[in-house]
Amino acid sequence: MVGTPVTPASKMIQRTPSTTPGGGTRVREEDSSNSYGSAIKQERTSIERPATSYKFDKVFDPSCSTLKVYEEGAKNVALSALTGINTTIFAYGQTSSGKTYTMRGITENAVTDIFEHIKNTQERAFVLKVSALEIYNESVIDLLNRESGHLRLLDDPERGIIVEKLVEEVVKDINHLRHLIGICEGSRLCINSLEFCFNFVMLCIQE
Ligand SMILES: Nc1ncnc2c1ncn2[C@@H]1O[C@H](COP(=O)(O)OP(=O)(O)OP(=O)(O)O)[C@@H](O)[C@H]1O
Repeated sequence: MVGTPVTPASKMIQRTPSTTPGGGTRVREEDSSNSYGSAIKQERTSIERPATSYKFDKVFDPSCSTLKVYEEGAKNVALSALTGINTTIFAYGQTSSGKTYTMRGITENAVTDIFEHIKNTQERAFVLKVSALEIYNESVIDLLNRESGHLRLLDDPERGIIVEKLVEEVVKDINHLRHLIGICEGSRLCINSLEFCFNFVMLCIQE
């Protein structure tokens, strides 16, 4: 059919929306013509999901320093451990989005502030303990004691979920803690799993 004007494909698509079980709209596209004008029918489906909105406490733009992220997003969380509240700081995001970089800065700042607080609170005694583990290929590894192999998760009636035989090292001072973090960095199996090391550094502070 050389010379026959070809109707643009976009004009030949008929969309037939219908609701899917997930709440999205399934669009059935019927292309009643290929580029030669024959009557071959093509059928394609795609899922159009409804727009979802999320609420964030804070959003930092790409030019924001790690210090600012720490000060405004993590400092209070880190320091609340000193008042007996269990806290967690972790990074989640796609590959190369800056999790490791950010967690390094947050850890360094948190460690400095925690020791500063201890120094300025002479009327209380603190015991600082650190453990670090890596979860890699569904195995739990003790980063302060690689020789212990794959550790088991147990359900302790008093403490809840615990990691059996996970080493808890009592921290003497800030340099000792930095030294321990260095050991953890060197022990990890996965070069990209540094964030696990930092994410799971547990600071146990007791009066
Ligand atoms: N705020 C930042 N300023 C400058 N460089 C950064 C910043 N954040 C990340 N980078 C750089 O971007 C690269 C990727 O960052 P990073 O390794 O922290 O990402 P990731 O999310 O931990 O990646 P993966 O998921 O692969 O472990 C690194 O080279 C890091 O130095």
